[in-house]
Amino acid sequence: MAHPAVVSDCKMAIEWVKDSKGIDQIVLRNPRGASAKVSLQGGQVISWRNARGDEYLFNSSKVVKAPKVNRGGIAICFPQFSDCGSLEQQGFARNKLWIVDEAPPPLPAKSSNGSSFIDLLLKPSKEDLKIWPHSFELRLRVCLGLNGNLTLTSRVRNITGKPFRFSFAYHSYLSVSDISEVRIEGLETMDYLDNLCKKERFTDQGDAITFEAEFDRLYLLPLGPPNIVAVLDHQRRRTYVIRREGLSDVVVWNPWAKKAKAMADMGVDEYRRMVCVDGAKVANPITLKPGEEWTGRLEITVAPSSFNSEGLCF
Ligand SMILES: O=P(O)(O)OC[C@H]1O[C@@H](O)[C@H](O)[C@@H](O)[C@@H]1O
Repeated sequence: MAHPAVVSDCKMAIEWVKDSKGIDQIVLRNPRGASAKVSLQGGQVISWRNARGDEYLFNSSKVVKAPKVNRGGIAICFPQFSDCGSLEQQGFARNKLWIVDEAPPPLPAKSSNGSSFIDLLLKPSKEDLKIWPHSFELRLRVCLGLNGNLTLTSRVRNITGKPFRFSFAYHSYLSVSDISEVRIEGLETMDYLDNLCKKERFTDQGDAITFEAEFDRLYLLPLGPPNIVAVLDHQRRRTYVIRREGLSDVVVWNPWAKKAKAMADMGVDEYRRMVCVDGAKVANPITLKPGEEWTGRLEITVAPSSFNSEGLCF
């Protein structure tokens, strides 16, 4: 069933389904057979597949009870990132039920051109306002492009009479063949805060990031082009190319064996099949005056692993 809020190319299909907990999910498809699935629970992108049906996002096999969302996909962290504040871990947005945005304010054409997309909206409930007393509108457009690329555009608007401050992240669990086979390029020589060393600041000296132990860093990047990070998975012949706008930080995380074992929602050895690379705005949170709006955009494309990331001009 097509929803009135969805404007899509006639060759592209949009389908509504329900998950095992009865929560609505929206499946976006492009004419070549790629798909993306978005849940109203948390506004979370829970699946993103190419035309052959290969899944690009990791999802844990351990299912958790609503309103908590399953570990995996791409979750929206708002208004707090991780444990950097007094709110619940990663903020409350990812554990709330969103609605479809029937009439979103217009976005530039590049946010939807030739694509299939859905607009979601989160407004604070009375309970949310008790723990975070700021009225906001958080809009999310999830867009599946003709080439199968996935673009997430978030907008936060201050609709109170006072300024407020928030952090934001797209907590993105990418599916990989084996974490030991993964290389991340585009963060060389950048400064980072190491969450495993009390958020101490270091400068990356290495060539590219590889993994052989727990990894939890917040990379601080200058805002502005090229804003590209590449995640290379040689074994699976796949390169994720991540582009960001308005998101100056990149979080790279893998819990490794010991921490993963202590997580109730992570299957045995599943840490090997994921890496989180989050486009984020955390180190310098955003302050919005009354009536102001902030936009953060994340685009992920997937290229064959023979792809030479040098061509990306980091
Ligand atoms: O378990 P969550 O809330 O999904 O977060 C997992 C991890 O997410 C990462 O982005 C953080 O840097 C980590 O510190 C955190 O542990």
